[in-house]
This record gives sequence, C-alpha cells and structure tokens, in this order.
Amino acid sequence: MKMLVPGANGQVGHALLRSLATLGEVAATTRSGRLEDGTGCEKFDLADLDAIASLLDRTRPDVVVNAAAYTAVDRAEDDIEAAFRTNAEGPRRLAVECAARGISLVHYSTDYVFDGQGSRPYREDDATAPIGVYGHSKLAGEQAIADSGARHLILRTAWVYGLHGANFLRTMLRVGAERDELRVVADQRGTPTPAWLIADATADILRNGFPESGIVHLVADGETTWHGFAEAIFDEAMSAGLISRRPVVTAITTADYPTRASRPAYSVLDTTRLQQQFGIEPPSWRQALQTLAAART
Ligand SMILES: NC(=O)C1=CN([C@@H]2O[C@H](COP(=O)(O)OP(=O)(O)OC[C@H]3O[C@@H](n4cnc5c(N)ncnc54)[C@H](OP(=O)(O)O)[C@@H]3O)[C@@H](O)[C@H]2O)C=CC1
Ligand SMILES: Cc1cn([C@H]2C[C@H](O)[C@@H](COP(=O)(O)OP(=O)(O)O[C@H]3O[C@@H](C)C(=O)[C@@H](O)[C@H]3O)O2)c(=O)[nH]c1=O
Ligand SMILES: [Mg+2]
Repeated sequence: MKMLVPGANGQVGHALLRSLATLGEVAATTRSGRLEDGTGCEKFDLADLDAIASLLDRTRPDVVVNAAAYTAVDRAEDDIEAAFRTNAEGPRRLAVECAARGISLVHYSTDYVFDGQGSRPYREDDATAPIGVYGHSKLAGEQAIADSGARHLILRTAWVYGLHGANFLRTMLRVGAERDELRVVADQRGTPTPAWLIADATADILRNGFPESGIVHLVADGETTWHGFAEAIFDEAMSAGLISRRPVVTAITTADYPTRASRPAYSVLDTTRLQQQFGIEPPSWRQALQTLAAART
C-alpha cells in the first residue's frame, strides 16, 4: 500500500510517518518541501487548490492520510479566509480529486465542531454547532469530504499534544520553567490525546483494509480540564526527572483568561464506535501521558 501524508511536519503528521511505515510505502509532503530533519520531500500547500490533482498524479497513492490543517484557534478568528481555505476548500478539492482516482482519504477533525453545551460524551452523530472560526472551518471540511464521493474516514480527535510541535504540554513546560505560578482554566473539559496514539490507531485501522466511510471519534479515555492536564504534566515531568522545580498551577475560569476565540466548555468525545468497529481500546489520558514522559527519560 502506498500512502501520502500531507502535513508531515505537524504533530500528527510527524507521528504518522513512523506508525504508517509498518504498512507500506509512505510519501510525505510539507509546505517547505523539507521534513524537520532536513530530508527533502514533496512540496505541497493544501490551500493551493490547483496543485492537488498534479500532486496525486505524481505520487499515485492508494490512500491519502491528511494531517495538514490550519490549527491556530485564536488566529483563525481574524484570518477566516485562510482557515477555510486550508481546512475546508483544500480538503474538499483533495477529496474530489481522490474520488476521481479511486484513492481513499483519511482526514482528522476536532472536538471543536461541538458547542460544548452537552453533559455526556459526544457521539459521532450528535449535532454539531461550532462556536469559533476554526471549528466552523473544520466542520465545513468534514461535510465537503462526506459529500465528495471519496471513500473516506474522518477521525475526530482533541487536545493533541506530544514532544514534537506546538502544543499545550510544551507550552506548559516552557512557561513553567520561566515562572513560579501559572494560571490555567479549570472550566473547560476534554481529553488530552497524544499524537502517537492517533497515529498508531490510524495505522491499526488501515492494517485491516480501508473501512466503511464515516466519522469515528479517536481520543484517549477519560476527561479532565486544562488545569487538570497542566497539573498532571508537572507531576509527570517531576517524577520523570525532566524538571527540578514545580510551578504552582492556579485554577481560574475562562472569564479570567480572555482569548480571541471562544472554546467549548465540554468537548469529551465518546469512543464506543472506535472500540466496537475497530477493537481499539484507548488508554486513559493519564496513562498515555506517562508513556510520553517515560519515552523522554
Ligand atoms: N492540535 C490539536 O489539538 C488538534 C488537532 N486536530 C486535527 O488534527 C490534525 C493534525 O493536527 P496537528 O498535527 O495537531 O496540527 P499541527 O499544527 O501540529 O500541524 C499542522 C500541519 O499542517 C501544516 N499546514 C498548515 N497549513 C497548511 C497548508 N495550507 N498546506 C499544507 N500544510 C499546511 C503545518 O505546516 P507548517 O509546519 O508549514 O506550518 C503543520 O505542519 C488537524 O486536522 C487538526 O485540525 C484535532 C483536534 C485537536
Ligand atoms: C497557555 C495557557 C492557556 N490557557 C488556556 C487557554 C485555552 O482555554 C486552553 C488551552 O489552550 P491552547 O491554546 O493550547 O488550546 P487550543 O489551541 O484551543 O487547543 C485546541 O487546538 C485545536 C487545534 C483543537 O482542535 C482542540 O482540540 C484543542 O486542542 O488553556 C490557560 O488557561 N493558561 C495558560 O497559561
Ligand atoms: Mg505549524
């Protein structure tokens, strides 16, 4: 099987290069034409709609695993056109061109397609109602792919972190090294999910052949708040010996931490479909975090 991975320098893309390698040949694309280790790869910008068909004709994959996205949640509020181009129009054209060539498409979406007013984990067919531009653009991407006629799998994930790339864990470790106290919101609930878990689950799914088209939620098990996640990050970093001083992490409310974009108050995703359809039982978010701290030591 030949796989093409746009967005290979992102958190998920980077992890996918390793996880998918066990399944066959993997070709990466990035906007710069280079991977982070300096190796050359295909140069491709998902917002350049007319470049999509020629990329597919040049590389001829069986499956595209699209990890490229506009993920700057606050910036998207003032950069609506760019967010929609990368998260909706690019995926739309990608899916249409995949359909025309019999190529299957794996794509990632987000818990931010929900408004966060729910009180039990969201299922795949629960009503979506994004409250920010990023969520709107990702939902438009989902819908365009579903309408494209391409064989597709949309994996909705959340709160992605890892040792690679820009994410909350790395922000906490950086800021925690500079300050004695951090203030973190304790009224937004969700599930931190490491990039390796998303990549491994994607490979596990594809190993058994491309599934029936649809949406599947893919997150670690359990739930916490950003404040709970921050506390756990410092606990793990202390016991793994990554840091020698633990900052105080003060719980605050969303109102105490104004941001450009609104974020859902509750965006836990139900993974029953992942477990029943694919036999994948995700580890608890806390266990998954421990794995990462261990890998670093
Ligand atoms: N991060 C998170 O918390 C979550 C992410 N997701 C989804 O998971 C997927 C992967 O996200 P993640 O790995 O975390 O994201 P990252 O921000 O780590 O990586 C995204 C990658 O996409 C690339 N990219 C951005 N714009 C374009 C473009 N126009 N053309 C080509 N490449 C582009 C970036 O390239 P460059 O390095 O050049 O900027 C970057 O390497 C996305 O679909 C995202 O929406 C879902 C839920 C949570
Ligand atoms: C850095 C920091 C953030 N926060 C808050 C802001 C926000 O509500 C929350 C998380 O901040 P972030 O900027 O990391 O979160 P954000 O960029 O909204 O993360 C989201 O990214 C997109 C791509 C997704 O798809 C989502 O699943 C989610 O992971 O923590 C604090 O309270 N204190 C702090 O010191
Ligand atoms: Mg980036």
